[in-house]
Amino acid sequence: MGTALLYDEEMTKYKLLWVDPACKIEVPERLIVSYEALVRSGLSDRCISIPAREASDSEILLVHSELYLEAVKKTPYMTLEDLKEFTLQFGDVYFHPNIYHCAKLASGSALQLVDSVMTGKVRNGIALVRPPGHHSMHGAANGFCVFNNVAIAARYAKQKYGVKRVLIVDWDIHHGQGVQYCFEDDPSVLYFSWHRYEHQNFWPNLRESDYDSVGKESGAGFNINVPWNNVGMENSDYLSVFCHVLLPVAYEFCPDLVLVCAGFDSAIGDPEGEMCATPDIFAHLTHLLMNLAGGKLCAVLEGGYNLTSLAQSVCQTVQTLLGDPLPQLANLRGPCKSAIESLQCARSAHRRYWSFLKHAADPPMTDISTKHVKSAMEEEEKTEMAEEERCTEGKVWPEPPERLCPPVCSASVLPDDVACPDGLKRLSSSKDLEPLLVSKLKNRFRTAAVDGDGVTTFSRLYTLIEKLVVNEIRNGLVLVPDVAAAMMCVVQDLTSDLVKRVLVVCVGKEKELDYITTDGKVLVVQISSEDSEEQRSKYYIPVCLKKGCSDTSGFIQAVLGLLLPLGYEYNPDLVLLVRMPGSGVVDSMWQQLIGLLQGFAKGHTLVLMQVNEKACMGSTASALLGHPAPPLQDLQTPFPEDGDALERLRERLQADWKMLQTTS
Ligand SMILES: NCCCNCCCCCC(=O)CS
Ligand SMILES: [Zn+2]
Repeated sequence: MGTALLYDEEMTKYKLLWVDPACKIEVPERLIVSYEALVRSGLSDRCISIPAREASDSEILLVHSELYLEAVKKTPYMTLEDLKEFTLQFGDVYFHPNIYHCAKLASGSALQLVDSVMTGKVRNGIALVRPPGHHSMHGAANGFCVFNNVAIAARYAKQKYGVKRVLIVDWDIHHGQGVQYCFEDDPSVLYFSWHRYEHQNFWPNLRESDYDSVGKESGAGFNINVPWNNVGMENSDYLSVFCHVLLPVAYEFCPDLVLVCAGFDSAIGDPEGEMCATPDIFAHLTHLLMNLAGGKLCAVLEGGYNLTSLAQSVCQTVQTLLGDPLPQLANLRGPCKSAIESLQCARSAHRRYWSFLKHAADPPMTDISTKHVKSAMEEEEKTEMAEEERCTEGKVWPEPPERLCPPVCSASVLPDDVACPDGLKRLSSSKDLEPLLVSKLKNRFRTAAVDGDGVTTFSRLYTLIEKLVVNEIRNGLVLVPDVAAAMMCVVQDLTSDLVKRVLVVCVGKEKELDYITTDGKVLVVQISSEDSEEQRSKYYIPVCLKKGCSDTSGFIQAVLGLLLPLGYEYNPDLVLLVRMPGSGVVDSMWQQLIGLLQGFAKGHTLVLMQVNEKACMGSTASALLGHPAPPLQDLQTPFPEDGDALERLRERLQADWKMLQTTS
């Protein structure tokens, strides 16, 4: 299934007609450069174009009052003076004779997108719209927004498709207070927003944008605010909040639909956000949401005022929605102090509502909420970031790297008598192994593992790896007689200098992995049921689940809160996923793991499985081919020991691995 793209140039046909410094950045060019970048890059041709439509009155009334709608209806007939007058009653927004028409098209586009996804016409999609929506409220326009496009879409999805749970992720740099007000008492809509806050000193300067606004009444726990109290947040800060706050809750919430308030003023260069996250971060933020709700994801444009980073960020988002390989994110050095405080506050505020956050630490000693008056230290910190550093015009950043699709997506190396799963390309060619390597293999295993066809298997395995690292093949599945032996070979014989770092993810445990480099060329994360003695090195991290890999709750927690942050920091060139026989991992969890691991190494994942486990080749192939993983249904409460052990493991490792930090 494809990716929908909604765009109508009619929505470029309104603009600011008078002088207002607060509004001058919201220009038609925002939409034009975004769409043109998609056209120029060839991405628009790969999308399924869905026409915009006007939202009807009843659809708009799902969120807004009749009084407000009737008032806005009058604006097309207003004189310039009337429009100015009318605008004065709202904040930081402007009206124009054509903005009502465009606002209906913006909301209608979001609804068209929901229809396309919910009817299965497409898997996911994006609506490029203006005016944005997330600041507009029941009876008021605000922050360039007239109708709340995403809030209307959420209510529409519930009403028309009986969607039970909607996750709204707002990665725009402003707090979508309009969305929060809409759903704060509604447990069927989980609203997550991060936003520039600076202890309530940043627009819209609301006390209720802080982390302690967790929702009301039955909606308590279903509103998550992560305030950024400093500017200059980077990729590490964003990924940490996804891994340690949003994703655990999102997986526990298990939404039927994901809506994204896709504002790109959180990207580097934006005059509003003044952040430093690069456009390719949106490739990963999108990817990390794509295995929720069976892949049903609707992104709706909100803000974004630097025309260069906006266009790049939109392209990064669309390319991921289309399933292209992800760019590697280099040198993630962990969240900054302020970000850690914010995520620690958000986690502790929500630990009573979400079992996946149950073991979150207490809030930091320095209470960062608004009650806290800015200290001299913070003032000094701010001046530290010299004025010119903070100005955004001077900001430069590299073009996002090209994300090339390999000619072959998924290859397989299988015994001749095993049928190749649909979609996979069987690799039968193999270069002859150097005799030296053959003898090494033979004398390494005196077992039958490396008899005649065993050598063939290994030579094909090495051929496959070579094709992965040169991006001829994206990922692969290999069936071997003995996975532990095969893993040793791969890890030890990886001579290719194209592979500087290999992330080995071991699911289940047969025996100790006796081969661990300390030079950092290999990072092994082993998830199993057995407690292994103290972890051996920075590069061998055993995670113990009391009830073993069949405990999906514990497993997904370990993946989100430990494996993902580690993987991002380690930034491997190859991921080796080893399924030990008898691991007991649940199929949907296995597919989720493969899906999430695609975020590393440009998707170069090599799955090693034992021949006697060929029954789960089908689901493995499906995940490798990029099909969304099935939702993890009815997750049990994680085992307390496991949750607690994971927290302690993170605390112990965070000295070596900065991305594991969740406490200041
Ligand atoms: N009143 C002092 C100046 C404050 N600037 C207001 C900017 C509103 C931004 C809204 C937006 O970007 C939607 S995503
Ligand atoms: Zn914004």
